[in-house]
Amino acid sequence: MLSQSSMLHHLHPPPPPPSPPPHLRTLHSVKISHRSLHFSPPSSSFSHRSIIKHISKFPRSCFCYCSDSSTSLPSTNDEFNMELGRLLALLPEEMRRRATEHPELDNLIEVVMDLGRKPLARFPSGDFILSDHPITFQDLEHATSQVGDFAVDNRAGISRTLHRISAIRNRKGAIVGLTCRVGRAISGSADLLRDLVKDEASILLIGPPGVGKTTIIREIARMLADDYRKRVMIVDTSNEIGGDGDIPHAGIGKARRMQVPHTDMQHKVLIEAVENHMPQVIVIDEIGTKLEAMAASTIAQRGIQLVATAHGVTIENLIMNPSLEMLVGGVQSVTLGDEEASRRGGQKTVLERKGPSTFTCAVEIISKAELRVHRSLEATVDAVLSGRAPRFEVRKINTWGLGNMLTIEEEPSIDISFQNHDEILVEDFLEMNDKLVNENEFNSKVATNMVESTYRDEVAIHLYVYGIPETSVIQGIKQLKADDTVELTDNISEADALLALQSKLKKNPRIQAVAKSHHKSIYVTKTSSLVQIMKAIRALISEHTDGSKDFEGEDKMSSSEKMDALEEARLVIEQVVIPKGEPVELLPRSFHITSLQMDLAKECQLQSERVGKEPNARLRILPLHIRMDEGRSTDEIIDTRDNFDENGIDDDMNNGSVYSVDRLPFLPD
Ligand SMILES: Nc1ncnc2c1ncn2[C@@H]1O[C@H](COP(=O)(O)OP(=O)(O)OP(=O)(O)O)[C@@H](O)[C@H]1O
Repeated sequence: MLSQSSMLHHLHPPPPPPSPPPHLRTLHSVKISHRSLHFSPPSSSFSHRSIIKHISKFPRSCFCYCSDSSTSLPSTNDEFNMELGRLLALLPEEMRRRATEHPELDNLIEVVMDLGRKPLARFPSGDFILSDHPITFQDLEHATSQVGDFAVDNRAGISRTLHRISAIRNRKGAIVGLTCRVGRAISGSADLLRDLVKDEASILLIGPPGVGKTTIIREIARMLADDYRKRVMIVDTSNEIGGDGDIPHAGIGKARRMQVPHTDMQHKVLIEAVENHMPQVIVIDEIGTKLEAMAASTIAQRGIQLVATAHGVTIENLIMNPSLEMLVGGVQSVTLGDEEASRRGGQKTVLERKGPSTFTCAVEIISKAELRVHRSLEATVDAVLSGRAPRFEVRKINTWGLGNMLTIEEEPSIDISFQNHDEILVEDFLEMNDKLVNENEFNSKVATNMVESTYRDEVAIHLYVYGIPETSVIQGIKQLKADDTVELTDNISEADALLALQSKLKKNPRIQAVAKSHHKSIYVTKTSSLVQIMKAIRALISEHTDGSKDFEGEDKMSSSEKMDALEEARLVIEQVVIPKGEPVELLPRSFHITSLQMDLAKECQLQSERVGKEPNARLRILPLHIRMDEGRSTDEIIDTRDNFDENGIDDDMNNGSVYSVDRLPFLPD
């Protein structure tokens, strides 16, 4: 960070001294002079809000930094409040007042101003209307006159701040909308990744827009330059990492920054950075095109530590993105030999990673407080391509906030164990979970859990995910706009339902047992594809909404019916079909239940078919030597497994409605 005294800059001509507002006048320690604003009030009575409110009214030329080292606040807060004031200065008076009065002002994310519409402030808790008067051309002009030039990417900044102003234009090029993003340098925001950064790993950060990628990457650049004394070069495509203006923001520490004249030239600047400035580390925000991915890969081959971001939710998204797949090593389709194909159940082609990945590890940013760390990106890609769940660590912070000290905790043991290690027992996991809550009531984790459970009361369904990357499920929930209806939980005992990968679940009788004893509904998918996950979530919501009144009772009933049906099938298979080689028809059951019985037969390498019509539809299990339709007219056969698509959906049924997702067959031990 720059020293505070060096940050005091005087601008000419000096503005008339603004008179402090009454609430600041009462604080004897606030000193306002022609050239600078000094404040050193006692921390207990200090109000950031009142300072920001006042500062945002100052003429632009009056901005300065507090040079009084005796200030009782951390300098980062003072600096941030000054910078936030400069963003709020873009707004008309009424909007500014409403924004500064908002209780979450410190966490303001963006201000949105669209011509003819009411302006909005975006906070973590949601949108807030800043004025009842629609935005006019004058409002937009007032704002744009105070920012730098808009580049071809329609982004501009405010000099020496980290804010990003993005414009929306009409067909003639006039600005008709603005998104004013608040940028912050948050010290400690990359501490969860310090070990990787220190180990000189090349890191790819993936996350959806606004999740905090730039904030983390900026702090990584500072950490590498200041704490680990590396020669760091930032290729700053939209001046978002180092801020607007030619002198970079203090938030990047000693890291150097190269501006990019045109977004199309990012890849050229990347190569130039390596050839001209001898960097040990290159930091780059938003790799988005094939050319940029190629440049990044060239740099990695030259042994330079690379830290970069890309849009996406999961690594799977990058694998599927033809422009960016190179970052993860590329994907190729390989044709198998006959022997290998039959070993893999007849599959003729498989997808494989083409070569080494550009990055050593990857981090999926789930939220500002939670990261998924894939220590070996290559292992993750290999796992995804072969349909296995990848290994990752979940890293969370307990509390977060602007410039506050962050309490950081790693809890790989819990999440890793449950997502990836079948050998860790469900009971162990439940015990661990309970222990965490009981262990220490002063532990901030308890506070986090309490907050979580407050939220939980508001959502309808709590879902426990097993064997499927949670990030994909979160993406599915988001795409279905079901954030308010479905929430993931780490605690199986408080879940309403389980969503699991079939292959994983079948290998884990313990989790089946736990689910059974807790009377949980289980939704099973055959792969982790988004399509299947979304089908499962739809089915979950549909069933839960329809049956929520008597959910528990119904569930218990259907659970015992399932058990009976499966027990019946098991006895028939063990005592008649296999030893005597005779086909047997089971009792009439619902479509759902016969699906479970079918699965059981399949587990025993036996074929089965549905016969009869509702309400007499039933399953017929065949011994090995009898073909499926032998001895009966085809009309009699209602459906067989072959009539189902790869999701287990009955092609003829309800256009794949709630039955599109297999329910768990409770296999006998
Ligand atoms: N740890 C944090 N605590 C509080 N606010 C944060 C934190 N991290 C980021 N923010 C705020 O969230 C907003 C979005 O952050 P940022 O610009 O880093 O996201 P991003 O993922 O890079 O977004 P985009 O992809 O749109 O560029 C900003 O207002 C930023 O100041």
